[in-house]
Amino acid sequence: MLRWITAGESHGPALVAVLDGLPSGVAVTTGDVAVELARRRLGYGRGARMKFEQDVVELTGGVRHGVTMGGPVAVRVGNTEWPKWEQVMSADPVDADVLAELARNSPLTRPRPGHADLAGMQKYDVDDARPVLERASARETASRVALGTVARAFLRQALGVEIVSHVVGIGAVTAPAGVVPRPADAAAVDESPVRCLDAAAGAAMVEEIDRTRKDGDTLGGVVEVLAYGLPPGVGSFTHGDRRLDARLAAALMGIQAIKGVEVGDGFELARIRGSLAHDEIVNDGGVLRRVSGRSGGTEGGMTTGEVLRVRAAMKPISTVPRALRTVDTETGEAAVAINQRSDVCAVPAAGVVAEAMVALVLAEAVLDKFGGDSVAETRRNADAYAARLVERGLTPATEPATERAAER
Ligand SMILES: Cc1cc2nc3c(=O)[nH]c(=O)nc-3n(C[C@H](O)[C@H](O)[C@H](O)COP(=O)(O)O)c2cc1C
Ligand SMILES: C=C(O[C@@H]1CC(C(=O)O)=C[C@@H](OP(=O)(O)O)[C@H]1O)C(=O)O
Repeated sequence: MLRWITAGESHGPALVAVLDGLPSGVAVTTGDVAVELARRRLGYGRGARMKFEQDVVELTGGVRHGVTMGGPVAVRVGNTEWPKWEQVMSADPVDADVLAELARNSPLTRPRPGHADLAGMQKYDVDDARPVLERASARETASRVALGTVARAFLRQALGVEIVSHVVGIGAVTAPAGVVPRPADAAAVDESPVRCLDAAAGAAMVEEIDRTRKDGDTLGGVVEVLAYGLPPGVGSFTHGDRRLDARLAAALMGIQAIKGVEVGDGFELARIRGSLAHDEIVNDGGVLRRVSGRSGGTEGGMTTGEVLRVRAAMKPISTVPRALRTVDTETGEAAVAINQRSDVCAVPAAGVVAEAMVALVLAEAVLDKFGGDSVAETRRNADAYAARLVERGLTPATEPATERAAER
């Protein structure tokens, strides 16, 4: 069983995260995690905070000399801005006179429509939105990306799986259909300021972000995540909560501001006939291949061996500079919502977070299927399964994503 948990607040000293159940022998370093965290901070449209704040990564458990040992992997992502927040966010009581002097500690009583503020104040019995927004904030996604780095190292080393994402829409600007990155395109995607593979669409997205910022407004968009190199049969049809598509959807919907998930052509499939919607199977020289990839690489809650493809739709950032109407919860009077600095658009970053969530779900499902207390054992089990499929004349068309997969 693979499980994970995160803790920590947006302006706390650090985020912490634990990944339990990963086999031994996975090569991963602090540097690998730092690279992924740096990717998450990028993206045109993010606010000032991304420029001055740094993530300070430390692997505090489960890894020795760059290799996992089989115990829980623990990560700490320190926040260089902590000295400014030490009193406001202190775990221990702070003198009321000291707090009263701190502008930063003024109660936040003008909840933002679209953020967790109001429902959180109602639910947790607090008169200040601070304790709500601190944990609701997508700062928490740094800890998920840290764990996702470890999960994707396992997937790569056990099965040769590679995960890549790209932005397919920002506001009403969309990338052309059918432009899909392969693992070799990952660097090109990251070079785009909006993580869009199509240069013209990327430029239009940048313009749309600029226009929106000028208008004092915010944007959402759509990201697509692809996983190459998965064998068929990961996940299961036998129960709803074993279905890989359901698990992916839950993990992606669990990212702050994600409001919709599509597997493959998702909603489009609902609009067309079955003869056009399904991926026909052909025998291509002994390999069972699909002639299209509309299903997104899952059928019956299992991988088909084709490329996995899922999309997540992000709503616009809720801190809207052109402040939205709200009610001051202290006075009951009409007011404008809290509106300090904020991202205009965080869709490129959400793609990196979505990759991490897909990696965690896939690592969990791969371990369900193949088990293994060491990565070598998982690999042996996966190789034996692949060999058996060949023996049975059911060779899948899994695209080799890395040298490891190509070797087989
Ligand atoms: C990477 C990322 C960055 C975000 N940045 C901001 C931000 O700067 N300001 C903001 O109000 N919301 C931001 N959000 C969105 C809020 O976290 C989100 O609206 C809030 O948690 C409520 O979302 P929910 O209704 O999906 O729970 C960001 C989300 C993500 C994924
Ligand atoms: C700090 C991060 O994202 C934050 C997510 C966030 C939110 O409300 O979700 C609001 C912003 O923070 P603040 O309100 O303090 O300006 C973002 O900067 C991060 O991604 O590391």
